[in-house]
Amino acid sequence: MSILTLSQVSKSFGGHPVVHDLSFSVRERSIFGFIGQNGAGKTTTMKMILGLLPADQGEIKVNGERVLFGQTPTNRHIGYLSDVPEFYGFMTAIEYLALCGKITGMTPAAYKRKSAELLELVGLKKIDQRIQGFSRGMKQRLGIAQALLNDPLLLICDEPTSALDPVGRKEVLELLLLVKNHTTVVFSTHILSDVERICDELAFLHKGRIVSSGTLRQIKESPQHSGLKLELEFDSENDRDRFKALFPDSLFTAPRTLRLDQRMEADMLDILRVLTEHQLPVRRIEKLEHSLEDLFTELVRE
Ligand SMILES: Nc1ncnc2c1ncn2[C@@H]1O[C@H](COP(=O)(O)OP(=O)(O)OP(=O)(O)O)[C@@H](O)[C@H]1O
Repeated sequence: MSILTLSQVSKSFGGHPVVHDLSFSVRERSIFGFIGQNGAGKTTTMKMILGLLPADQGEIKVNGERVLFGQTPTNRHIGYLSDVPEFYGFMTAIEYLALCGKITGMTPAAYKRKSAELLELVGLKKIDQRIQGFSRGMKQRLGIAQALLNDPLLLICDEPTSALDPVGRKEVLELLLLVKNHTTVVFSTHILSDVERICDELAFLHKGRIVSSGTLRQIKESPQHSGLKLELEFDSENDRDRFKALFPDSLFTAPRTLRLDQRMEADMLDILRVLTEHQLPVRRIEKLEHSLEDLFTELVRE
């Protein structure tokens, strides 16, 4: 079942379209990556999902219920994490979660039990220092605990790793993988390696439109990106240059390595024939898989 569905959602600011005819759905207990460059419309879309901005057209549903602008009841199903969450620095993590529990009307027994469980999950159970001494990664993990306090069906994270160092990023990504066991996760990002690491499905947003979506495999195998990439490694720079003269469109990727883009399967045989005819020894010839970064670069160039 889909936990979040957007159907033909559009939004303009001052007559300038920012999100256009957006439709996608997110499966229960999956991690959905919402990818786009700065200004693509990710935050605007998330704000509409949270009822903080009205959509001009279309419909958004969370757990089958329509999202309304303003105090939308659908937010009871949602936990939200921003890129740089704010806390009261003088509190400890347990005190802060207790405060959040009280504000949201949980009983002391319920927030104590849930806080202990969540601090264990995010790896902060034994930390009794004040939040002001936390690293950014620790703050992000506390932000996830806070967002999960009310057992939401959906966790929405806006660029959750963009302000973190590689260690902090890895910790947060591993945590999101754990969270997926009981909560669906939607996260926006422009860090494509994060998406490759943890997402089940993804959508590329470009200038307010979805230009590609599906599982990583579906996207990589879509006819849009069917061209092959071939990489050849030579024994010497001289051999490399001889090949380059025969295939001027080949690109340097390392001192003795060249890459050919947008090739067909049949080109491989052609290349092997040329190598034999010109007695050009190769150390390695390889079909490369498109990285998400290649696909994204290709999509935003179109
Ligand atoms: N309240 C607003 N009024 C006018 N224009 C806005 C408003 N909010 C966003 N925009 C514009 O809408 C476009 C999309 O912005 P949005 O913040 O949704 O992009 P984003 O994909 O989240 O980018 P980033 O990664 O930079 O946050 C941008 O051109 C932005 O300037």
